[in-house]
Amino acid sequence: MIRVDDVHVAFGDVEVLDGVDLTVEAGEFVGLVGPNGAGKTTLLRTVNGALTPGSGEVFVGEERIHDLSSRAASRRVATVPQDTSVRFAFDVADVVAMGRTPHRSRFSSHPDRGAHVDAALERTETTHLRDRRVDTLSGGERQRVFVARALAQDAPTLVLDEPTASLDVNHATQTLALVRELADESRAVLAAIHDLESAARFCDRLALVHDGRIVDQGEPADVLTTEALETAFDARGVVTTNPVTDSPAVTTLPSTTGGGSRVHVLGGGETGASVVGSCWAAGHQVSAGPFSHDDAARSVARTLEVPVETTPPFAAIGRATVEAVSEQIAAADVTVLADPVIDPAATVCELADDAERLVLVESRPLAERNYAGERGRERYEALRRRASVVDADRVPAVLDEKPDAGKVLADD
Ligand SMILES: Nc1ncnc2c1ncn2[C@@H]1O[C@H](COP(=O)(O)OP(=O)(O)OP(=O)(O)O)[C@@H](O)[C@H]1O
Repeated sequence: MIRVDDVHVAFGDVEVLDGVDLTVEAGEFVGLVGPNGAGKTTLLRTVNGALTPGSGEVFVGEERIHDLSSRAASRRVATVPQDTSVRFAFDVADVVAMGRTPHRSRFSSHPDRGAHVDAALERTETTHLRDRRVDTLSGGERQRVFVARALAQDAPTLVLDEPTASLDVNHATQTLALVRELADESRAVLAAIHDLESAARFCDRLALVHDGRIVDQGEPADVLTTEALETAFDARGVVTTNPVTDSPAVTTLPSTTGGGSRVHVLGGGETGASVVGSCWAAGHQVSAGPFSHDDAARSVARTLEVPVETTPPFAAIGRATVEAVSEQIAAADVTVLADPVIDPAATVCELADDAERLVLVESRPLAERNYAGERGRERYEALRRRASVVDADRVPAVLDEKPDAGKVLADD
């Protein structure tokens, strides 16, 4: 078990940890996430005893880590450092055997290359590297060897600083799955992990570090939010749920110089969903609907926390919904009618009629559309004459242009 109580660490005048409290129970895998320079490495180095805090205490099990000799501390905490570069020419098996040093008699001069070392090599899939010189390995191979060394150390507490930073996608997953197993075998595990999705998938809890403080901690889905991306990482993005792992999926977007228009998206389905998503990603202020409950566009709008009007299944669009959408359209700079699949003479067309500036997206030929007789056709074509007709992927750019500059008439 690790317990960090009100820890402060400063380098010179600069306070790098500012009152950190954190507990990791035996059997628990806690991920430290946060932007560069937040203080994650400093916290891990305080937990393993390498750094002494200016104030506050760190307990590992029942003991204060800073009261222990380095040998005794190493029997309790094994570390996988961030920097695994080596300036020595040992064989891999010798490096892993160094993990046994705190358990060896002081008088033994031979490295212990016994069962612990073999098991550690096997679990980290590095047995085939055992006779290679460690300074000839790739960064990823070396990182796995350092995990093996920590494993050979057989300590009840494990501290890892970016254990997957150099690993390919397969080895990163295998390594985190192994760390998860080590926690399940009753170790207390604390790891700094930059890959937020992996951290969320494998850790029991996340602690979000920002400016030397733990600003949030808890279950991954509660800590990883769109708001956390913004406040801690200064990143634009969205957190959804990965349908395969059922854990948070994080999409971050580059900051944008465009955007800023107010846009209402009418017409749902895949096209509406893509227009809602791309306008949002481009930095426009989006509202959307009316969409039915099971519409893909509604689901995207809700994920992005975009205001969306919803109609109940198999029901006509109610009066209150029409009024709400009319208000959104009146407030919008541009209304996008995305691939209307419903009868264009109906309410959606009437709503589009009121738009000051209208953009139409048509992903299917007009001939395949369902018109409500001749009147419907006329009505839709009247809308079309005053609209810009563009491909779905051009909509965000057209919104940045002056009215009419993006007018591209379809050729059908
Ligand atoms: N020995 C040191 N002397 C002076 N400043 C230091 C020292 N070690 C770390 N710092 C500073 O402390 C702050 C926290 O560093 P730390 O390495 O703990 O951050 P981190 O969250 O692990 O970052 P990263 O994600 O980039 O690895 C940084 O501003 C860093 O420059």
